[in-house]
Amino acid sequence: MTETTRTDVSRVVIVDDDRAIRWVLERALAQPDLEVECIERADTALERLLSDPPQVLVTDIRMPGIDGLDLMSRVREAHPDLPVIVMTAHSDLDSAVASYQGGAFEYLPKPFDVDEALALVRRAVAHARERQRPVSVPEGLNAEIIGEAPAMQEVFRAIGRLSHSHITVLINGESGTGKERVAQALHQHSPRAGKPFIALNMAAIPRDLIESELFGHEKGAFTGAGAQRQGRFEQANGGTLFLDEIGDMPAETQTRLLRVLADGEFYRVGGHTSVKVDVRIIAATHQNLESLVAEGRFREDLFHRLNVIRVHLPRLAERREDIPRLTRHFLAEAAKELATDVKVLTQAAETHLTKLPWPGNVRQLENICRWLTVMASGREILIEDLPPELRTLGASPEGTHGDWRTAFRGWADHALAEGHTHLLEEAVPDFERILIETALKHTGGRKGEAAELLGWGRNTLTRKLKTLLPALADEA
Ligand SMILES: Nc1ncnc2c1ncn2[C@@H]1O[C@H](COP(=O)(O)OP(=O)(O)OP(=O)(O)O)[C@@H](O)[C@H]1O
Repeated sequence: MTETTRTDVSRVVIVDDDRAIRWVLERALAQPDLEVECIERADTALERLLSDPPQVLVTDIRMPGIDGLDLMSRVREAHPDLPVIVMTAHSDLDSAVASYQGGAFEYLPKPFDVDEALALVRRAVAHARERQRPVSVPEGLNAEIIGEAPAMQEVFRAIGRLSHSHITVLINGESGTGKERVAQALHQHSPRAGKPFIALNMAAIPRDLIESELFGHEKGAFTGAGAQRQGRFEQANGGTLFLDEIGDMPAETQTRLLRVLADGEFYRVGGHTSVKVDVRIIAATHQNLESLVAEGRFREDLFHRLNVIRVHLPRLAERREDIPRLTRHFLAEAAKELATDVKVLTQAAETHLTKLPWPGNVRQLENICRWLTVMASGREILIEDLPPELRTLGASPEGTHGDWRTAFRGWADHALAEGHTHLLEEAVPDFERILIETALKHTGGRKGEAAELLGWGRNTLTRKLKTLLPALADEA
């Protein structure tokens, strides 16, 4: 074909079994410098692509016969430099990453906007000669990340794009938005996948132990250092070190970290021989590091070292469209964990959940799903089954408290006036039941932790459950 050899016109082949998509793309790409050819079936497309490769291939994943990923790998065997844009409605991480591992140029989630599609094709044309490195397909995903919201698609795209690299990443997002999840996914889809992923939360360890946690210590380095101990840096050697809440890192540690990042080596606390390591750093914070830098609380040079690639995780309230899928996922997980049947949300309850403010983000939703799995009486979850503070939209927790002692006094007065006796027998079980239910809600149904919250031994809680809440007593 003469057109394909003309340098000013690039041929783009679109493969999709959906006529509407072909139509939309054909229109979007109707540009003087592009020539568009639409093909309905992947097997027809294969022959055509092998004999006459275009400049760019845009393909759907799910199609009858051979699918898009298959098509892509077969075409690329013959034409390894052909950039491919993979579209999919099943916009989950698996397919995104699978497409990158196959060597795709980009990933376009449906529904897309036409300008975005055009911009991608243009980039693919411009990068047609871009080098593609072969990578081995990673182990199966164990950090499934749910997210169809556009902001999450950006996150997946970043994971895909970074899957060949060892680059430092800084993840930003409120508590419970999934920062650690994303860090794990970045690790699993990196060349370091087979090596350790070590996480350390700066906010969770006492300040004076941070250095020894990170760098280890020699025997006798300080009181209590009875033996030599490896730090997280050594444990993570060859792999990834995830530093959560990096904004809470003490100033001295920041200085040391900076030196390690620059030199690739460090000394254990109390040690005199340097230890060499090869560690990829992924850092996360819910704080605004730029402001911390401006306030002099975070070293600017360290900030620039960490801030190479930035991934932002939106609040759950900014991706409400993901709430139904997340809820189903967490209900299924909770049922597995608690070895019980999976609860399902009624439409009304689902709609209600998508409208709540979710200050605790995905983690709060996950805990509620555990609570519902334990507490809801039927298989179907109604709005009435939700914990009281979630039943009314936008209700503030303060509004639901009141002064319970006053109410309780009123109850006692009233009961006595009505001639009740043995008030303790009546009140104490209710009192305990309410505390138990609330503690279980907070721990997502985990009894050991609930017992701790209540200040009971685990056996006491088991005994109390038998009499007060027999329905919950049997599970381990
Ligand atoms: N998109 C998602 N799909 C499935 N599970 C998720 C998703 N996001 C978060 N989770 C789950 O929600 C919980 C909280 O996520 P994670 O611990 O990664 O949050 P975080 O932002 O690191 O929180 P923190 O800053 O408080 O440490 C985890 O159990 C995680 O597995």
